[in-house]
Amino acid sequence: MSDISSNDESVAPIRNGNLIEVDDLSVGFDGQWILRDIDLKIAKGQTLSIIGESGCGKTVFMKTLIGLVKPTQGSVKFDHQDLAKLTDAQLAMIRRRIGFVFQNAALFDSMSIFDNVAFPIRQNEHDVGEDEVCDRVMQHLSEVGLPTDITRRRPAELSGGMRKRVGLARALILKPELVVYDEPTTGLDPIMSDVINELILDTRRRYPVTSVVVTHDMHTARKVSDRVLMLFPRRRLDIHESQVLFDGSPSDLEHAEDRRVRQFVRGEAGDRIREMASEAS
Ligand SMILES: Nc1ncnc2c1ncn2[C@@H]1O[C@H](COP(=O)(O)OP(=O)(O)OP(=O)(O)O)[C@@H](O)[C@H]1O
Repeated sequence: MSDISSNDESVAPIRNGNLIEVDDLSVGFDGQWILRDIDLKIAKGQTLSIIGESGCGKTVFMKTLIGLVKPTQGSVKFDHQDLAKLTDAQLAMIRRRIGFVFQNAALFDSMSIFDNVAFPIRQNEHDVGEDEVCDRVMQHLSEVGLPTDITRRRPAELSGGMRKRVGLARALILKPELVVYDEPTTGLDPIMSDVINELILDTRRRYPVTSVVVTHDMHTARKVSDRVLMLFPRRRLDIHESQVLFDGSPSDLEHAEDRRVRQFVRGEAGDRIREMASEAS
């Protein structure tokens, strides 16, 4: 599955190889497996969405991919480097190559919009002068469709959609090789959600970034992804079943062989109400 290329011919060409390689990954907390025996390769330039019901382990998986959670078993390699074997300094170098778009935008409330977007440059590129910082901040704000006259405002003075776009501008300002989006459209109206989807696509058109999108929003998963991965809660699977219920293109989702995948993408509860009642008892 790792060689699926982008579904859009206008995008920047993909470099060869995989950016991320997950081998036999298991993660457990307090004696309970959340992720079990997962293998995955993410090709450079690919946009992968991770879907699945609440609690199935999407966030834990995403954090494991970027070294924020350590595997209990197995390994995660970023550009051939095993994250668990790196020193803190080496891990910090890898993180410079990753942009994060957090669910709540995670802006610094006490800083202006300008300083928020400039923050990664000032932290990581000490020899860059203020004129260049200013040019790059303005360019990135305009790329996400924000007027440059908001730069002196504080995050609290902006709408949720504007804050998300500031978060996106900040995540992209170092031109990361990997961008991780955590629920990028949650809490936004349908139009603003689609603005964010378009910005994810625009970013990929501009340069061959690799993207991982954790989302509940099927419209986002269908629109922005080359590839969709659906996880299922480990505790509800039979022992020999794979936790990855689906791994393929968005267009194949509707016709997935597994009933649980079809129910999820169509938003059908199926037997879940009865199952939840028996889980609780
Ligand atoms: N640090 C931790 N310690 C213990 N348990 C954890 C930890 N992090 C996550 N979990 C558990 O792992 C499970 C999966 O959590 P995760 O946040 O990955 O789910 P999710 O699929 O992202 O859910 P949602 O869609 O609701 O955000 C949950 O049962 C959660 O309580």
